[in-house]
Amino acid sequence: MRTGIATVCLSGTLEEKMAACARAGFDGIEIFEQDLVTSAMSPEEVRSRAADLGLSLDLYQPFRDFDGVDDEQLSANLRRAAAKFTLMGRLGIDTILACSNVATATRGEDDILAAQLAQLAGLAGDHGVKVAYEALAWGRYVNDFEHAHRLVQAVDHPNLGTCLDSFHILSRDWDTAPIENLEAAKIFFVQVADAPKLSLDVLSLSRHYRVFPGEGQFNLAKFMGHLARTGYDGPVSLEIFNDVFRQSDVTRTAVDAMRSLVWLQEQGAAWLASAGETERLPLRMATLPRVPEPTGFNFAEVKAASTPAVETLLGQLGFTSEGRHRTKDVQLWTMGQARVVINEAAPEGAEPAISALGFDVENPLLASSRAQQLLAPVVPRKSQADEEVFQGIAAPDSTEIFLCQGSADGTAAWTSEFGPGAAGRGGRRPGAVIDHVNLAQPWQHFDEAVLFYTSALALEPQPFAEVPSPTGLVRSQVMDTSNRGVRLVLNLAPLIQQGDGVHKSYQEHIAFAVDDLVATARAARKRGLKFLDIPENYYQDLAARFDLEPDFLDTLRELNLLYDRDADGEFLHFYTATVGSVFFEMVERRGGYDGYGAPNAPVRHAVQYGQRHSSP
Ligand SMILES: O=C(O)c1ccc(O)c(O)c1
Ligand SMILES: [Mg+2]
Repeated sequence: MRTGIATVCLSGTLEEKMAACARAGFDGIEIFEQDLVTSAMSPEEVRSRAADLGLSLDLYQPFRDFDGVDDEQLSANLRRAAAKFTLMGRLGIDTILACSNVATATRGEDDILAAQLAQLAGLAGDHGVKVAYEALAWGRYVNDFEHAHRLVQAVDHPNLGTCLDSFHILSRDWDTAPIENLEAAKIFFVQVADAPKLSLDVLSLSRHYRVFPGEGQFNLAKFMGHLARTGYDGPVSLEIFNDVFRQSDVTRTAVDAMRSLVWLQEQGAAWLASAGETERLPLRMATLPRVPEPTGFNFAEVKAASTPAVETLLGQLGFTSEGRHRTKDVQLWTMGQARVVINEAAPEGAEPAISALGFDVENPLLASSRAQQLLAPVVPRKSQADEEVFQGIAAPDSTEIFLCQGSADGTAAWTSEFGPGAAGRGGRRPGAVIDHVNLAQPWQHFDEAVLFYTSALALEPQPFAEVPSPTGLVRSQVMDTSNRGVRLVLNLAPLIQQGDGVHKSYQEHIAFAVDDLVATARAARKRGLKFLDIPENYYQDLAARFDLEPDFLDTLRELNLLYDRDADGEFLHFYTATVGSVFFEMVERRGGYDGYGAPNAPVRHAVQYGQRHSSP
């Protein structure tokens, strides 16, 4: 499949955008008019720059508000078109995108629209270029792809075809199956975009919230399947208008973009296979090594220059020190099946932070190969000849993800590299497991992280939530596996105003599940654990919301426990104080409770905020 991207997706100058697209491996690009108009490069320079970079210039866009106008406006529009067709000759671009009129159209009859488009096609023919007519979802008279295609067929001119853009179809919840009825030879160009489900008018959604495929909620696998079935084999190009991408690092965004097209091809091919398609279709969508979802967390790692504070917290929670690694500056702590590695190889002064996660997978080498084909950066980890070699990749927030060999009994072979007694520990003995890990995502990388964990690690994004905090709503995105062996919660790291400056408050946590939270909390308190102090108002509210036994409520209050209940079960949990940017959570899931105590998140945020602001 020929991959493409519109320059409007990226930040920076046209030169920077072109270089980033080439580096990320795109076949071609769409030149967005604004990028050319504001560029210091002449059209000829753009053309030769693209040739040097090995990028084809596949589309010039957009040409606006041509159709459905009165006669006077039509001549002006044709004059404007002629100028653009001449420019395309200088750029060496053979196709221009004309979007359906959103502003100046006064005449919506199909025969008038077709007659005007016929004139445009004739003029394009004279210049040796083609016009791809696109129905914008908010077009005045033409706003659906089938209508645009009917007009193109009515005109029946070799220089007029349509441009399909997944956004304009899926943002309106239309079925994509009728795409199969389109004539492939009349599809001149295809744009793909994803978007979250927001109740917003389509224009605002389109201009600000489009995201790369896999980062939103559109069914693009199905779109690609139907598209492939038409016989289309031209470029599939990303056209993402997004306020965040347009101010983030261009190189990085281009890689995120390319990852989305690698993933999209696999999804499209998988959709076709599941729909029973056996024919080899012209749109050749590349596949990837298929890997099953991870079965669980193998370990979590906290890195710090000075580790006593973390050791103290773990000890108070009931973890046992399993000694130090034979050759590395790391310690292993376990509680039941939960393993926490404390990595001391941190730069001087580095505060404790979550640095790595290990996922149990069926085949680490295959999983790593898949991740690398999805452009995940590899992280090297030194190991001696007789030590387990970890396959590591870097997540967008630079958390290191290690793909570990899972085992049926929950043990990990690498633990034998630690002090005596560690081997065999941390197996499936009663005690604890890592329930979930909550990672704060920098605002520029949130969508990228969703795609990364979806595509490279087979986690499923759940609908995102917004949690009230003292500094605004915190976007919270659960990503998990179907058996809930791995649960990751991505939170948008809030920006905190402190004094004159704004800085990011990074608080991330590892949560462990135990069978008896009350007993765990009592034992931890005996060992001197400082709990996150929950205000009395919270317990009054709990009593109002749930009809709890007074004794049980007293126990919750006494131990600073939080509580939630839904139709499936109950949830008890507590938090430790924060060291560096890390804190820990202990949870008990009763019955089929599958959530994370979301109603309690605001009180946690508020108490942590209060602590930050009262500490010197
Ligand atoms: O929002 C727009 O104006 C616009 C322009 C060009 C496109 O291809 C498109 O899908 C939208
Ligand atoms: Mg478009």
